[in-house]
Amino acid sequence: MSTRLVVVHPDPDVLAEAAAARLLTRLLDVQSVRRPAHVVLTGGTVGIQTLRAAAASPLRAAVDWSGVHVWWGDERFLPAGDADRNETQAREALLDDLVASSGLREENVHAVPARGDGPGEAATPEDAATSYAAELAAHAEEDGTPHFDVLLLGMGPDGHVASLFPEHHALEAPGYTVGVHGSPKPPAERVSLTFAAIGRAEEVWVVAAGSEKAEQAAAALADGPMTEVPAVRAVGHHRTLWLLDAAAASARG
Ligand SMILES: O=C(O)[C@H](O)[C@@H](O)[C@H](O)[C@H](O)COP(=O)(O)O
Repeated sequence: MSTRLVVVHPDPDVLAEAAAARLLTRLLDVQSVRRPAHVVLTGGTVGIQTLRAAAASPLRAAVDWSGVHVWWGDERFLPAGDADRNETQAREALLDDLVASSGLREENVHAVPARGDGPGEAATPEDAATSYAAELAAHAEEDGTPHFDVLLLGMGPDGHVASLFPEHHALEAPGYTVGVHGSPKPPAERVSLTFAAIGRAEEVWVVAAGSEKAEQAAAALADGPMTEVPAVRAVGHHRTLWLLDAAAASARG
């Protein structure tokens, strides 16, 4: 039985700091009982701000980064190194420093293949999704995905999480990854974990800030229709956390 908690912080900066501290502590807790730990990152404003806060936290030195694997819940299907890729922004915010000075292993940073024709790249979002699914399976402890200890998700003002948008065919995609076209949030082409993959995470954390998220956060927490507010399907199999700032929580009954 999955439990759900909602935690409200006063503003986006405190939210990001609190999410970062919670993330680092979660990794410490996991590493007390199990190795390796698998964390799934998100793109978006708060998602990246959380990584920057983790980079600046004294707590980061307590994590054994050599035993951490990093994944992404979604990726914008762009050339390698593009500033808009979630991977690029996560590397700049935290990962490159962890690799350089804290023992995170480059081979344990599992980026979604970039658009291109070079080694490890893909010509289409579907090809990238297929390759990413194979990478997940190669590190699976059970049934096709690693044991995701914590999976972070931002939420858009339309209630999307990862690259799973309202009324989009990807909402019901089979398997664990999906190529996305026609994203209403640029860029149009993306790669995403499916809700089947997201639901395999032990803990799912939805991190959202801003009044523009309030209506859909309230709708998701009221268990609204998934086609209209996909975030309602962002559920971990053990625990789901909604980490909000006061503005994003302002429409809750
Ligand atoms: O690739 C992306 O854009 C993200 O993965 C996306 O799911 C993001 O987390 C939300 O759109 C929230 O983004 P903001 O926090 O910037 O509103």
